[in-house]
Amino acid sequence: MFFKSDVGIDLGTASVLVYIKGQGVVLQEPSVVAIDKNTNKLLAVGEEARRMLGRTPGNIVAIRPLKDGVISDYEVTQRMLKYFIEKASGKSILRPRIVVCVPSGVTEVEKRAVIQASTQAGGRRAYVIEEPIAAAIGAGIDITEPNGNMIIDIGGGTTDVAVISLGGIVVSKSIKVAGDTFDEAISKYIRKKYNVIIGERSAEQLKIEIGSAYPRVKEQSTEIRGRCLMTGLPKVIKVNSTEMLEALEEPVTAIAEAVHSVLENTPPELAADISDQGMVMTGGGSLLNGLNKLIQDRTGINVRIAEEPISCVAIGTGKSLENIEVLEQNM
Ligand SMILES: Nc1ncnc2c1ncn2[C@@H]1O[C@H](COP(=O)(O)OP(=O)(O)OP(=O)(O)O)[C@@H](O)[C@H]1O
Repeated sequence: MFFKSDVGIDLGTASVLVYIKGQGVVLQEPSVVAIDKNTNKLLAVGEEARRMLGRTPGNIVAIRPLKDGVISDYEVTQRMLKYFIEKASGKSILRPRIVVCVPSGVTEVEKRAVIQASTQAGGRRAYVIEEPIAAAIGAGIDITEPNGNMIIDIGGGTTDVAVISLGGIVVSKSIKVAGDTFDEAISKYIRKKYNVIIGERSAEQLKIEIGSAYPRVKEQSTEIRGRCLMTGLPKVIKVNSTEMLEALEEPVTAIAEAVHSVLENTPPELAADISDQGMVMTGGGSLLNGLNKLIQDRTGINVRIAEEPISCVAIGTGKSLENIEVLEQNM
């Protein structure tokens, strides 16, 4: 049976989320694609392709077509997007309107490529919106009011800090420091301190389990497997949250500084609104333990993590369809 609906897509560096009006988030998969280099055939997309990262034979490449908040391989991004739209909507949704939220760094050409991929995948009309706007809507903020709202969206590749009022971005800053940078900082630290190389996924696991941006009340520790640089053999090491605090100091400071600089450039009326209401954090990176406390400490302004930080952008993207006229005006 066919039904009419609208579709919102968060095309992120780390993951793609698809939101269908009336159903919520129906798909959440890593933005990874596995391709056979010889035939250029798409072998796997999403979770299945992610499992292949770092484990592929010569003819197969597992790639992340979005990197550092930009589309680094746009042909593959188009194919991935088409695959996810078809997978999420099946053949059941009749020519949906599609809104895609793209990383803040994408160019006009890339935006057009995204729109084209969405219409090719069956969209009746396709739009793109800016990430901080989608994040704010998803966090339940009424962005149409003449009121200053500060959003700190920490994704995989980029952190976007923006002040929004009357449906538009007043001041913003985007830095290429986010969840992936935390992972890299952890790998670097472990390598330096223990002479052990750990994989991308192990670093992420450490970050999620014991990562810290602010001292924890109770220290946590965990074991991780890697390869010893001295012997070349696998090795298990025990790491604790205080070490993570040290490992993550540089990237978390960079985020706190970005917030500070946006506040400095915010018109006084809007700054007063933000100071009253506090700031809102979205994106998977906002779940790093203690990051909200650190920013709160540095700015003296209350920081709240949105209710569903990871799906916030997708939900906001989907909801933005309700105000499509406003969107069209701002495009
Ligand atoms: N519990 C957690 N603690 C710390 N980090 C987490 C947690 N859960 C997810 N993350 C991190 O969140 C990041 C992904 O966030 P998200 O899905 O919002 O990014 P994205 O929208 O794909 O990226 P971008 O906005 O840069 O395009 C990853 O780096 C992931 O490791």
